[in-house]
Amino acid sequence: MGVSGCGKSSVAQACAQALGWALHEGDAYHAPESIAKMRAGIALTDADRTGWLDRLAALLAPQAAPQGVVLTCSALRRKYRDRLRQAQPALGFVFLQLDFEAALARVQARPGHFFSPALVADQFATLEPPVGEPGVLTLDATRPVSELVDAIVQWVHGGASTAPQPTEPASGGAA
Ligand SMILES: Nc1ncnc2c1ncn2[C@@H]1O[C@H](COP(=O)(O)OP(=O)(O)OP(=O)(O)O)[C@@H](O)[C@H]1O
Ligand SMILES: O=C(O)[C@H](O)[C@@H](O)[C@H](O)[C@H](O)CO
Repeated sequence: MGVSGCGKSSVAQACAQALGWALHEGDAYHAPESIAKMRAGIALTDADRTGWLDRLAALLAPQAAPQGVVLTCSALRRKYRDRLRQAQPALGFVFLQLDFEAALARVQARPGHFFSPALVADQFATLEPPVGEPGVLTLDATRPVSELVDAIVQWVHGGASTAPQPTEPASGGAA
């Protein structure tokens, strides 16, 4: 989880590979109207995100994910995260923390991506950092991807006290 440009796709891809878990790219589940809005520099609303979160929740449901799942999702607000937790109680969140200037620089350096750099400020205005929430690993998103992946794999395997606890063997999730 985290704002646009924090590294969700890059880190998730490497994590899924390292863990041997399935990978889902949350952006692929936005409604076409939402993608068009973001392309036009119009921020999504709670209403725009409701159906999207429902679709992501279905990917995390225990019956849909007997093995572990890595899902990229901005999950900017507490209620969005709680919607996903409802679907998978063992869900853990990796919060890739990045400041505004760095996020803007990364998004501006990505020509061809649908997400308008004009929306980075709104991402920060919407973000409710997951401070104090259980099952959250917060990482400095400026660290090299390989270091971030090592930290996440260690966390998932129980190397940190706040690691997500699977509800049953061989099930789990991370966003
Ligand atoms: N740890 C990192 N260090 C340096 N550059 C990074 C790091 N992680 C990602 N990047 C670069 O930052 C840019 C954004 O990364 P990425 O697309 O993975 O972010 P994202 O959070 O998935 O963004 P979005 O949600 O907007 O799709 C890419 O150009 C990527 O190569
Ligand atoms: O909730 C949101 O506002 C969206 O999910 C965005 O975060 C973008 O889709 C993503 O970052 C792509 O760049």
